[in-house]
Amino acid sequence: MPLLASITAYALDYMCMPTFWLALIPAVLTTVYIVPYLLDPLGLRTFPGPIFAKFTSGWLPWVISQNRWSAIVDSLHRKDGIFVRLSPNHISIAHPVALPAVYGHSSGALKAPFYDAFASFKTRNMFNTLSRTEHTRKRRIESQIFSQQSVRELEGTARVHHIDLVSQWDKLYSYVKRAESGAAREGFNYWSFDTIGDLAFGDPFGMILAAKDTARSAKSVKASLETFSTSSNTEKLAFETEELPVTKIMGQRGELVAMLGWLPEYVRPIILMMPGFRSNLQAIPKVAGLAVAAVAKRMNNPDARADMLNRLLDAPGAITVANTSCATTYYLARDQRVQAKLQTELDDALKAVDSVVAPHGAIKHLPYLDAVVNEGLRLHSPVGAGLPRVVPEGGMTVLGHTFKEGTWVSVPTYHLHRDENIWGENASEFYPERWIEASGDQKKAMLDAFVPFSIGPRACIGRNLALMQLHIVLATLFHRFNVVLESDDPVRSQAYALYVAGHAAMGIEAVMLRQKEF
Ligand code: HEM
Repeated sequence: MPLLASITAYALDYMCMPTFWLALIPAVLTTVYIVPYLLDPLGLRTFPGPIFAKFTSGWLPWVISQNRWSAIVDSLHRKDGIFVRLSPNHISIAHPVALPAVYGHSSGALKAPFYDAFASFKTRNMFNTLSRTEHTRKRRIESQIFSQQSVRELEGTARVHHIDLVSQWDKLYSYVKRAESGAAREGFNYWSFDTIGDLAFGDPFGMILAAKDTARSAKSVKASLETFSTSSNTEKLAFETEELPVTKIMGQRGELVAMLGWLPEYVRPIILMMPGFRSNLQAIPKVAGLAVAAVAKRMNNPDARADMLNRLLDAPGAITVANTSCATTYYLARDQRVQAKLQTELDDALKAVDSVVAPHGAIKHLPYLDAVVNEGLRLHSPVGAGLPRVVPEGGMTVLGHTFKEGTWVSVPTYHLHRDENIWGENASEFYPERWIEASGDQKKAMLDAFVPFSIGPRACIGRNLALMQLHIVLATLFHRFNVVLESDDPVRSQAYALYVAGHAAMGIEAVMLRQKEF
């Protein structure tokens, strides 16, 4: 007994010395990082990749925090080939044949826990649920809403926001002559959010007309949800709301969750307590508050349109459509030849149409407009990063490599969309003609690698709506306006090209509007 007591006393004394704690650091690092690397339970050690990525899942979030996710993964594939290790358990596979294997209907791979970071509530939505059963149930209900037929019927609702957008651009042209910094980009955001707000909740946020990034959000999501559960059907819902800069907040939230998703669950709360992230953390419930306030407003209005889209509380739709329209406008501004060619096609198709907004029926099959939309989605896919899936029981074999159950795999859209082997030497150029000139095998190879909406059971359900919106907004605006870059300076153009490569916000503030001569 005295021996045990003296050992304990000695150990306690030793633990009080700084040398003990210093000695502990390598021991912890070895246990947490080196041992799993050496044991290599998933058999990934031979795959190339950045050294830190092989040891820690913190490397990818760090890259994302620098806003260089897609561009870095692209450059790694260019250097190391088809397979690149992005974290201890995650392999990126840059080849079109991996698409059906990873995302296809018969793949068996489920969404990775990366999507947990997108869940604002305990109940998951169609986008962030990992469960196949829950997803199939939700998707079956909602696929009806997004069918080609239903989307056609929404054109009238969406039209009013196109008119608002045009009237704002008209104002920009006549009063300001030059768009103020950011005005054109914000215009796309406001238009897209107003349209989705109207389609989803029967009420636009009113951002285009206010020319302001603003919407009402429930101040406390918890308190407002309690109001929902305690109110009778006939009672008006009332709770405190506040004005919020919603597009800014959505941007912050997107960046944060994309970064957190790659980290183990236990690390996320620690990161969120760090000073640089605390303000982003506050953004998460605010987005939920926005949806809550919009639904309450809708429920308080018994005359609201009887649509079903209010199920899509967390749809990632508005921001993606705004990004793509904005990016395509930038490319068209940069290349006046392409813009003029598009305008010739539009002028011809719309000459007998007496409407400010291009009717979808008149423009949906225009070959050059189609090619422009595709080219915008190719070069600036709003979802360009590889979406992670977990290899199911029994493993997965891609191009001769078998991955064990539990490995995370993804296919980087950004890289596939710029691969010279598929798109030719001018892969990084905005060249809509490629969609018209390619034939036979070449066209098939392009279509096999073109996945802006992903494929398989988790592919974008809003694809038809997004394509309709993109066609209408581009046809309407380019039939009415010429858009040019403020500066032809090659150094500045280069800077914008880099922005695109980094998937950062576009440098669209450099666009100014000149009204087209009719
Ligand atoms: C240019 C516009 C758009 C692009 C490029 C796009 C792209 C995508 C992609 C790549 C996915 C797969 C995400 C993943 O696997 O993690 C997705 C899913 C989804 N998108 Fe879109 N999207 C667009 C517009 C829209 C719109 C307008 C809506 C609805 C209003 C929408 C609603 C959804 C939903 C609900 C999902 C989840 C589907 C599921 O898991 O079954 N998207 N989108």
